[in-house]
Formats: sequence, structure tokens, C-alpha cells
Amino acid sequence: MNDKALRLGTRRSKLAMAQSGQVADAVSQVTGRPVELVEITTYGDVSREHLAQIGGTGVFVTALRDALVRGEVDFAVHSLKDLPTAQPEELALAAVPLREDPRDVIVARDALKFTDLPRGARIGTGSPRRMAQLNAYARAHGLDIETVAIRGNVDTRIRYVHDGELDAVVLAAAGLNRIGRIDEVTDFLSVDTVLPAPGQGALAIECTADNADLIAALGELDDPFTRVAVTAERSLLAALEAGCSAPVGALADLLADGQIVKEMRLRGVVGTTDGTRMVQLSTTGPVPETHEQALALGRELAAEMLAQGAAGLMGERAQ
Ligand SMILES: NCc1[nH]cc(CCC(=O)O)c1CC(=O)O
Repeated sequence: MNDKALRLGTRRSKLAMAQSGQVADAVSQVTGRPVELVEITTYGDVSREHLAQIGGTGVFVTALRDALVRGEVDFAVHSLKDLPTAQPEELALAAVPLREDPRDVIVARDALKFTDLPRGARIGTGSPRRMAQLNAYARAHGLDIETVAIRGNVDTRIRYVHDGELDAVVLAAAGLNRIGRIDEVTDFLSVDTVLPAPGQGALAIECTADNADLIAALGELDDPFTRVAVTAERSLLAALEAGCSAPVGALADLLADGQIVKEMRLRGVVGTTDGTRMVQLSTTGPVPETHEQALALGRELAAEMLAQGAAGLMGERAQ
């Protein structure tokens, strides 16, 4: 038996270390091999520039992928929502584990809920998707909020609220869960209010495409439904030709009748960051049984969204 340590390439951020550590334990369990974390610094970690300005899609991912291709590490864990939609040929998406809570959340001062924020409240987020949907909701419900562009890691963002610079920030529940700060949440946003980013809450475990043994071993951590759902969500994103910094939300979920899964629903939204113009559509159909069917579902919904003018709403970037 092979008991040589597997090398897991990871970013150094608290979130990356937390999710890599959790996956390392699971991989150790299924392979019976020790897993050693190898820290890799990415351009996104050192850059002070705004994410959108340095190219948006995948800045955090590239350095890890380079290390895989060079053979410096055996596998890597990414937040699936940060993965570019194009899968490089030399790499395999070996596992998509069971997704955690996909929702966005608010961390606000004084334990405030989103809808209880006072007039003129300032809400920080670096995401045009979150801005668009929060502003659209505010317009529709007579809330007076100002979305403020911020960046930085999860700790930095929460500090804006504790320091009194902002009334609230928007974050992903999954990230807070993974770093053990879910108690900071003052409001879980319904996905009817803010549709999450495609793939939000899910992880991607990648290794090189030629490593059949490792692909098979990591495959034990795969959750087939999560994979189908995120495949449809990311296919929608790709068909809209939108990068990770575009204002696109997507979520696939199962519609069940008691214990019996009946259908899958895919919802998508695109909007201008000021929330004045939105295209939001959903489609429901049989649960896809193949990768190709999942891709087709995303493409079909994207085509309907484009027919309703979605392309005209995506030119924007956060400032
Ligand atoms: N944009 C950064 C990012 N990438 C992944 C997560 C954690 C959530 C996830 O894995 O989906 C976060 C933080 C956030 O959006 O609050």
C-alpha cells in the first residue's frame, strides 16, 4: 500500500486554510494516506488592486493550477464560485463535495436585519451581483441603502462593521461557517432576495487529468447532486459569457415531494449594480442524469435570459 503523503496546494488565507484542512482530513480518511498542506501565494493575495481591475476571473486559482501542472502538489481545493467556467484539459475536477449553505448573509451593527437597516445605511460588498440584487430589493421595498464597494478577506470585511465604518457587510454563509465565524451573522438572506453566485457554498477538488488513481480516490468525496447543480449554474454563467465579477446569480435546487425528488429548478439573475434593471428567470425540469444534460439546462436558461436583454446589463464592473 502507498502511504506516501499527498501534497495539497493551498492559499494561505484563513478561509483557504480552513477548507483545505477540512478536505485534507476527508482525503486522508478515504485514501489512508497522510495529507500535507503546501502553501502557495497567489497574485490575488498580494495585490492591492481591485479584483475586477486585475482581471477578475480566477486570480486566486491560477497559481494553484500552475503548481498542479508543474507537479509541485498533487491536488488542490478551490471555492467553486471562484473557478473560471472553462476547465483546462490537463486538470480534472475530481470531486465536488456536498455543498454547504449557499446563501449570502448580512453581518450588521446592533444585530440588525437587512430590512431593518435605517435610512442611508451603508452596506459593503465587492460583488456587483450582491449590489444589484440588494439595490433592486431596496427599490422595490422602499428601503434607502447605499452599497459601498469594498474588498479584503472575510476578517477585514467584518472589521468594517465592528469599527463603525459601515452599517453592514454581505458575505457568504459557507465561508463564515468554514472559518468558525457563523455567529457573526445577523441575517440570512433568502435566495429569493439575493440569488447566490454560481457554485457558492461548494468546493472543487482538482488534480491532474493523467492521475487516474488519485481521481478515483478523490471521487469518493464527490456528491453527485451538488455536481449536477453547480454544473448547470456554471453553464448558465458561461453561456452568458460572464466572468466571476459579473452581476450574475444562479442556483439549482431539487424540488421534492416528501422524500421523492421530483425535479430540479434552476434560477438565474442578471442586473445592473444600481438595481434598476434586472432579468430574473427560472426553469424546472427532470433532474439531469448526465453532465451534458446539466450543461444544456444552464445554456437553455441563459438563452432565455439573453432574449430578455441580459447581455445589456452585464457591461458593468464594481467601482
Ligand atoms: N469571493 C470570495 C469568496 N470565495 C469563496 C467564499 C466563501 C464562500 C464559498 O465558498 O462559496 C468567499 C467569501 C465570500 O463570498 O463571502
